[in-house]
Amino acid sequence: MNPYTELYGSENREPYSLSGVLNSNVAELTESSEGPSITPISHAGDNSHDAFQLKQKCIGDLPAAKISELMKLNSTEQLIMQQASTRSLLNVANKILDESIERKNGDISKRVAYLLKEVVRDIERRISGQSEVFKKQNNLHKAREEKYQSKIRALEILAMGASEENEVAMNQLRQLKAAKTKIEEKRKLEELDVVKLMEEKALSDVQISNLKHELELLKGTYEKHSLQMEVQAKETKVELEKKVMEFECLLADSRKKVEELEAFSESKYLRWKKKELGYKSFIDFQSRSLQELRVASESIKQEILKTQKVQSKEFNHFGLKLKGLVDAAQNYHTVLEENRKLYNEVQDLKGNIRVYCRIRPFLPGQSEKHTAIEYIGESGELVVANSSKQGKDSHRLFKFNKVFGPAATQEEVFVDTQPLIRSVLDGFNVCIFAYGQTGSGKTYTMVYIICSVLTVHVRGTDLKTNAVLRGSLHLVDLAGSERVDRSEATGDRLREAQHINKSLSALGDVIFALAQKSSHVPYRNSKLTQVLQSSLGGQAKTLMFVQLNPDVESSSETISTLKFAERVSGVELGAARSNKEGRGVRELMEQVAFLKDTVVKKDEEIGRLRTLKPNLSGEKRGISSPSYGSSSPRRHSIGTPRETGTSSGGKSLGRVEKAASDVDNSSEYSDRHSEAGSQQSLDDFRHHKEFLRQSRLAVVDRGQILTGDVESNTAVQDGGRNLTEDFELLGFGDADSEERLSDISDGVLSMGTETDGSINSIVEFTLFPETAKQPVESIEK
Ligand SMILES: Nc1ncnc2c1ncn2[C@@H]1O[C@H](COP(=O)(O)OP(=O)(O)OP(=O)(O)O)[C@@H](O)[C@H]1O
Repeated sequence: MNPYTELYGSENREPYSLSGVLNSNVAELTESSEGPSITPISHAGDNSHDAFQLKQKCIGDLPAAKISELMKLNSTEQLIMQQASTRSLLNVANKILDESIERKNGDISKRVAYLLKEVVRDIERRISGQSEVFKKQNNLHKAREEKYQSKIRALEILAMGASEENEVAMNQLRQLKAAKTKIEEKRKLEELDVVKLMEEKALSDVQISNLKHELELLKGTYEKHSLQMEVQAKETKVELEKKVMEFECLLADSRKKVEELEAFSESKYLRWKKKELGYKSFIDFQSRSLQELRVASESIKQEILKTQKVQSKEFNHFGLKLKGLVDAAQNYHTVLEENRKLYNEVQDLKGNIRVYCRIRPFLPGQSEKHTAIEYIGESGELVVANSSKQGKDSHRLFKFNKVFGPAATQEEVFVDTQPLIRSVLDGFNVCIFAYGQTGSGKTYTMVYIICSVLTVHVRGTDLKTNAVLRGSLHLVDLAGSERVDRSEATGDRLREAQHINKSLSALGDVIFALAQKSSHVPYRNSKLTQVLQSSLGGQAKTLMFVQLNPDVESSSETISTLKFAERVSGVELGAARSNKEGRGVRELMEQVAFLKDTVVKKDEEIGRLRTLKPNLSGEKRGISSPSYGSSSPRRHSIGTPRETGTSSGGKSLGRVEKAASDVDNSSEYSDRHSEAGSQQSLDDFRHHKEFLRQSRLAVVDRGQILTGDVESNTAVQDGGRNLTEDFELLGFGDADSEERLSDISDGVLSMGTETDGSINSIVEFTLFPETAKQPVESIEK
C-alpha cells in the first residue's frame, strides 16, 4: 500500500493522481526507450529541448489536469513530451507545483506539496537509476549486436564454406540443445529443492509454533516465579529494614563507644606521653650509668685477669692437696674394708647370729603400690617408714649384716651365703632360717625347698690327723609371722595359726633367753627349737634371713619383723666351734648326750604320766606333753578340710595372731601355749602320719638337690648310725618314748649318700604337724 494514501486519504488524491500521471508518462517513456526508437530520442534530445523551452511559459500557466489533457490530446505536444528528457519534464512538474502552491495559497496544503515534492524526488532518483540501467542495457545490446554481427559474418563465411562446416554448426547446435536440456533438468531439480524447502519451511513453522507454545508456558512459570520473588523481596525488604534499624542502633552505640574510646585513648596518649618523657630521662640516666659501668667493667676485667692468675696458682696448689686427699680416701676405704672384716671376725668370735635382710619386689599387679622402704645402705643400713607414727618416729633405721634390695638376684644371695654353707664341710653346725610375714619371700629365698626344715648332716675323716669332722646344715623356712587380727582367720585356720604361732613364739623365747644370756634356754618348748638347738646354742653359725614385704600397707608387720631381727642380731652364741673330735672324745660325748637325753626323756615321761592321770579319772581336758606340746613353723594337714590362703607352692601358710618377732609378747605366748598348744586331735595325728608316708625326700649336697624315695633308705652303715646319733643330738633318741619316736621317725626322714672323698652326708626332711593331737590310744595306754 502506498504510504501517501494512508497519510492523506481521499482529499489529497490530486497530488497522487498527478504523480500517477507523471509516473505513467515516465513508464511510457521507459517502455519506449526499450524499443528501437530510443536512439532517435536521445539524439533528438537537444532539438526538442529547445522547442519545449519555447512552450514552457504557456504550460506553466495551466493547471495540472489541463497539462495532462494537453499531453494526451495534442500529438505535437505529446511528441515533445515524449521526446523531452525526464528531467525536463519533471522540472516542469516541479515548477507547476511550486507555482500552484504559491498561487493557491493554502488550497493545497503545504505539507502535501512538500510530500509531492518528495515523491517527485523519489521518482527522479528512480528515473536516474532506470537511466543507468538503460545505459547499461544499451551498452549490452551494443555488445550483443557486435557479437551477432561477427557471428553473422562468420555464418556468412561458413555458409559460403564447405558442408563439413555445416555439420560442425549442427553439432554445435546439438550441443546447445543438450546444454538446454541440462539446464531444464537443473531447473526441475531446483523446483524440487524449492518444494523441499517449502516442506522444511512448514516444519519450521510447526517448530516455531511449538517453541512459541513453550515460550508461553515458560512465560507463565516465569511470571509465577517473579511473583514469588516479589513476595520474597518484600519480606526480605521488611527484614532488611528491621536490620537496618538494628544496625543503626548498633551504629549509634558504636559511635558512643568510639567517642568514649577516643576520650580514653586521648587520656592514655597523654599518660604515655608523660611516660615517654619519663623513660627518655631514665634512658639518658641509664646511658650515663652504662658509660660509667663500662669504665668500671674495664677495670674489673683487669682485676679478674689478675685474680685468674692468682687462682690458677691456687688451683695447682689445691690439686696437689686433693691428690693427697684422694690417696687418703683410698686408704680410708681400705681401712673401712678392713674394719668390716674385723667386725665380722668379732661377730664370728662372739658367735652373733648373722642377720640378712631381704626385701622382695612388688609382685606383678602391685605396680601402683607404695613402698615402705625408704633407704637401703651398702653396709646393711635400712630405713623404713612407719605410717602409724608421726614426726621423728615415722622413720626407723635398722642395721644388719647385709640388706638385699628388691632387685637382688638369687645368685647374689647365694654368693653371700656360700662361705657359710661351705663351713659345714669343716665340721661346723650351720643353721639358715628365713623369717618374715606371709608372702614376704621366705620360700623364694630358701630356693623353693618343698619342705619346712631341711637338715644336712656331713660326716668325714681328716686323713692327716685322723680326726672325725661332723657338720650339719639346717635350712628352715618358717611360717608367716602375720598377726591373727589381720589375717581374720577363724575356725580350723585360726587354730592352725595359733599352733604355728606357738613354734614362732618358742623360737622367740629361745632367742630372748640367749640374748639375755639366761641360764635356762627353753629349747624343748617346740620341735622347731629342739631341731635347731644345735644351731642356736651349740656354737653353731646361724644366719637369719629377714624377709620383708615392701608394701606400705605391711609397714607395721615390717617394723615388728625388723625389731625381732634386731634382737636376733644381738644374740651371741659364742664362737663357732668345729666338731672335730678324736674318736674317744666323740664316743664319750655321744654317751653324755645319750645319758642327758635319757634323763630328759624320763622327766618328760613322768610329766606326761602326771597329766595323763586326771584324764584317766574322767576329766576330759588337754594334756601337756613335750613330745606333742611343741608347735612348729609349718603345718601340712593333708586330708583336713582347710581354707585356701595366700600360700605358694602348696604350703599351708599360718596367719598368726601375734608375730613371734615381738619378743616382749612372745614370752607371754610361750607360757600360754606351752600347755594349750600341746593338745592334738587323733584325727589330725592320723592325717599327719598319712602325709608323712607320702612325703618325699630331698637330698642336698653342696648346693645340689637330689630327690629320693622316703622308704628307700640307702644309707651306708655309718650314715645309719649317724641318724641315730642325730636323733639323740636332737633329744629324740629315747627308745621308751614310743609315740614321740614314731612321730619323729616318720617326721625326720634321712638318707645317707656318699660325697667326695671320705665325707658322708645325711639329709633330713622334717615336717612339724602343729595341729596333731595326742592319740586317744596312747592316752588310754
Ligand atoms: N626376691 C623375689 N623376687 C621375685 N619374686 C619373689 C621374691 N621373693 C618372693 N617372691 C614372690 O613372692 C611370692 C611370695 O613368696 P613366698 O611364697 O616365698 O613367700 P613366703 O614368705 O614363703 O610366704 P609364706 O609365709 O606364706 O610361706 C611368690 O610368688 C614369690 O615368687
